[in-house]
Amino acid sequence: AYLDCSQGRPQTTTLLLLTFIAACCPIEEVCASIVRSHRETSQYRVEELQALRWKLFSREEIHAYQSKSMDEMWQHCALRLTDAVQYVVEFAKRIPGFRQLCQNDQIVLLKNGSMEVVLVRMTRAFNTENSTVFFDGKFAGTELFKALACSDLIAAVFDFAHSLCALRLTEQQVALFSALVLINSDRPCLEERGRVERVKKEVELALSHTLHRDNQEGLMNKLYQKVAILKSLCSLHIEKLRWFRQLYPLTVHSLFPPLYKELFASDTDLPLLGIHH
Ligand SMILES: N#Cc1cc2c(cc1C(F)(C(F)(F)F)C(F)(F)F)CC[C@H]1N(C(=O)[C@H]3CC[C@H](C(=O)O)CC3)CC[C@@]21S(=O)(=O)c1ccc(F)cc1
Repeated sequence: AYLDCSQGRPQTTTLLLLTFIAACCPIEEVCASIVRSHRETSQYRVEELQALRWKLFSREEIHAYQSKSMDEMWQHCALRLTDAVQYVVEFAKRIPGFRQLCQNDQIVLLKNGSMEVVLVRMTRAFNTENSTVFFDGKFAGTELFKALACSDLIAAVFDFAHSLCALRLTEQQVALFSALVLINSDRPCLEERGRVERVKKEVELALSHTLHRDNQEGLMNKLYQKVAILKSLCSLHIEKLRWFRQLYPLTVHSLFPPLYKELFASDTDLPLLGIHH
């Protein structure tokens, strides 16, 4: 009854209650802690990536990557991806409310969202002027990844990077958008969807508060459109990985990192995600 606003004018009690809720975890606090976690758990600081943006691979170095065997290049990128995902796991654990979710839901959110956050983080390491991305210490164009034999997927990854860079997000907006991508209450197999929904609402509020402060409310629905592209990129990744695994089952089985396999190449549970209460 207290929360009943059916008369249109919220009851006095409701206002008191809402004020109390806001006071106990002010939205600025939530913003600041997510932005801090993002900075602390990024592999590279955006300043570092900016400083390196014109350090390109030589023709010989590009040729060396292109001459790798397909399974060698896939294994190389799988290692890079697994490194990046481990930082995202650390980021997730520091999002207010994430660790209070049940173990199953924490794992479901990471299984479905870690790749998406890696792709968002990649855009910080992308140079739109020459379409290159930071990889192994220098900036590389799509041609460097030819040995993967999935040029359509690579092209889609680069297109996504261009489209997200076009929004010219600040590091704070990247941090809050990453948290929103991760805390998605529509993921399949969530056990306590309502609790995830509440954490998501908090993150949404933090992002819209920041966009309002930056006078960029229009970005919110543009960001939600990006979520749809992220979802299709990740399904394309899983599809390509299944195709690769048919060609090189042993490589995936014995040479891909265990965490990579659990996140992207199996439907079993994920004991290795290392989330300890
Ligand atoms: N195995 C892999 C794989 C690995 C990666 C990506 C895509 C794939 C695929 F799967 C795909 F596309 F299917 F997803 C691909 F391409 F290989 F097929 C995109 C994110 C990249 N990435 C980054 O950009 C990091 C993110 C974190 C950031 C930070 O925290 O500061 C530093 C930069 C980590 C893994 C990495 S990568 O560097 O190996 C890479 C590989 C291909 C490519 F065209 C561009 C980059």
